Amino acid sequence: MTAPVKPIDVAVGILMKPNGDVLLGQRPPGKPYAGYWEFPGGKVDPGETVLEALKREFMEELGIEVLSADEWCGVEHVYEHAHVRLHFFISRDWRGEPQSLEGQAFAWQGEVGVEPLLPATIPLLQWISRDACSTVDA
Ligand SMILES: Nc1nc2c([nH]c(=O)n2[C@H]2C[C@H](O)[C@@H](COP(=O)(O)OP(=O)(O)OP(=O)(O)O)O2)c(=O)[nH]1
Repeated sequence: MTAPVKPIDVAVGILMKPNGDVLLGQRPPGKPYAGYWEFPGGKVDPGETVLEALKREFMEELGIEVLSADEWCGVEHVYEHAHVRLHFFISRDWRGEPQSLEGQAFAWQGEVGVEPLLPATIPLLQWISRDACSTVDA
């Protein structure tokens, strides 16, 4: 019998400009799903809160200081490489301009037109446009 696998916590940030544009990044070579687009973020390290991980990842990947962020939707997804629990945050409050510190491409998008997107991130696009963590009508 195989033991149930504990999901890996991942902090993910949606930087949102006043006009609604959001920042996406492209996964660099060498990572699972290289070339797929995602919202910036990464795994939570031991001893770190999810918000601390978010701030660390934004600084490491993009040189952006996230000043505040609100925890928003959560999604669990089982990939062939990992079982992840994604904690999405929305931030409208940051300092700095994004820089490609890990060689990745990034893009501000109004209507998200980049593809492919990571499978677990696809529903988020509708959730952002509806401002609700579900596509099911109430
Ligand atoms: N950052 C991010 N990760 C996502 C999104 N959607 C999604 O399924 N994921 C998954 C892909 C990965 O399995 C996991 C993130 O892990 P990662 O490997 O990118 O994290 P990391 O930057 O800490 O990587 P590393 O230190 O292990 O190289 O979450 C998303 O929108 N943004």
